Amino acid sequence: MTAEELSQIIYRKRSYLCVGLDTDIRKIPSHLLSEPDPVFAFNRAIIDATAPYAVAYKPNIAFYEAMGPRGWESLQKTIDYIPADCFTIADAKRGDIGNTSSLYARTFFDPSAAGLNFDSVTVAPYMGRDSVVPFLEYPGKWVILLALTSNAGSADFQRQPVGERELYEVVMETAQTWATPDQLMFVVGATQTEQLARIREIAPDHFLLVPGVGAQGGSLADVSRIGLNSRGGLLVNASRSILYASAGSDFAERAAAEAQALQAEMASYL
Ligand SMILES: O=c1ccn([C@@H]2O[C@H](COP(=O)(O)O)[C@@H](O)[C@H]2O)c(=O)[nH]1
Repeated sequence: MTAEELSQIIYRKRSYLCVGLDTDIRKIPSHLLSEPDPVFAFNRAIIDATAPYAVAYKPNIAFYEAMGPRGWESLQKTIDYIPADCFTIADAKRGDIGNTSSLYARTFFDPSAAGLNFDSVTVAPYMGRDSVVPFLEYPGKWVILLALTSNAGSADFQRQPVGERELYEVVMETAQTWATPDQLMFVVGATQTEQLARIREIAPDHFLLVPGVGAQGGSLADVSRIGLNSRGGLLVNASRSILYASAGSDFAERAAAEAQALQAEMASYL
């Protein structure tokens, strides 16, 4: 999906909501456990319920890998089920020497390899340019680079001074010499709104993937006020607050209500 297409979808749906598919078999409603593939049955119901309000879906790969081959099968079925007008993110946080990164890129971007055809993958920048470039070699696919993450531990390295700047600033500036804003997004936590104005100075045109509203307590109002740009430029993720809004048979209705509330608030900022 191109940046232009993503932007059009954002304005058409009046939403920049990304639904995080962090599907934990231990948390899904018990009546689904008798399904042949409970994780896919849950995801299908969540996607059906939230698709009117969402522009993106983000399966976190850890939740599928933890289930072994069954999890991979659920992931394949889920990614194939997501509507074509939604952007897809493999939240895998990969990155290794170039030779190995090229296999990670094949895994998520080449459907003839592992059966997956994601639009984007999250990548850790720590190993530098040659660990990221293999992901950029797929036309139409995106790298979403970790910049300033939502967790407390982001202070340990990302906020450390490097000369006049902080490490996350160096990451964002340097990565822009590797790729255009049509191939590269940055992860910025919704809990990091104090740094968001600075982030928008460094990367005014890039899309930002912003996890951390909902269960982590980030403010959608603050993120939107500072982070929106002329093409939308935000994908705000919520996972647990939508997926597990109810543990009962009304889980899909409650998920839809949570997603709709976020979308309505987003529409008021666009
Ligand atoms: O900085 C980051 C980067 C990634 N995440 C991921 O986003 C979701 C958030 O889930 P919630 O349930 O909405 O808190 C999850 O997959 C994280 O691994 C993040 O939270 N922060």
